[in-house]
Amino acid sequence: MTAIDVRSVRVRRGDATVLHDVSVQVEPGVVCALIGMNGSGKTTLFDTLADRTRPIGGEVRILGESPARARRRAALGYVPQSERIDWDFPVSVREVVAMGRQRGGRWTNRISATDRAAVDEAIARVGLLGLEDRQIGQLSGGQRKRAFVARGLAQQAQVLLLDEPFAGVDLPSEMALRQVVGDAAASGVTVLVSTHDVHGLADWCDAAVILRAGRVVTAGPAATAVTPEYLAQAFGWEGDA
Ligand SMILES: Nc1ncnc2c1ncn2[C@@H]1O[C@H](COP(=O)(O)OP(=O)(O)OP(=O)(O)O)[C@@H](O)[C@H]1O
Repeated sequence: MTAIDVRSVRVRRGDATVLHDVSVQVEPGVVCALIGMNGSGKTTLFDTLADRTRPIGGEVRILGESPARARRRAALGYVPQSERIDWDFPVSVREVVAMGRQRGGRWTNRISATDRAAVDEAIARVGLLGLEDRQIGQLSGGQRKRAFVARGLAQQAQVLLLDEPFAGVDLPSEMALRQVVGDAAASGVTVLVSTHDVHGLADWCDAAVILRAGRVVTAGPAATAVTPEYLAQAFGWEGDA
């Protein structure tokens, strides 16, 4: 079954249509890059997949289900862009990651031994051991991203959506995140990652979707989709990825 199946989707924001007839298919266990300039519609596509925005046309299926159902059963983990997160919120790293164990929208301070083990394992996998009790805002940009990725891991989501996880992060965090993404995919998790950084993309992505002004320029295996010609169409310059 296709993990992410978007067919002819149209989405409006305010008065404007910002996704036009977008179709994207991602198979299970695949790491797919979502590439495009600012304003090309990447976040809107994530919001649509995560049931935060309803399309006005077309169809979206996550593992064969509606986004609402996938969200209810926690099949989908979403790491938003840093700008959308309130870093002053008084929660620790451990509490952020433990949110991944929430089910059905209910929040409880009671956490089972299984939950605790999943939280500890996720924190270890992203390399944040020793920082569990830090307030989330007192981490570096890369560590913050890792904490939110750990939330998705603790959730044991089958589909992970990462919006610009590498933006503004240092090299160790970027490498740690790539490793985590690769490991997750190897265990069958499907990962959709938006990025501006197209250099060396084929080293860590299996597939890519390139958006321009709310339309798909190309989609397919990274080796055939990430070409200088398509990048030139998307960004208006000759890429050399
Ligand atoms: N709430 C809103 N009301 C009206 N227009 C919006 C709204 N949110 C986004 N847009 C518009 O929708 C388009 C797509 O925005 P979106 O945030 O999805 O792009 P993006 O590719 O994620 O960009 P970035 O890389 O800057 O995050 C843009 O033209 C943006 O101005």
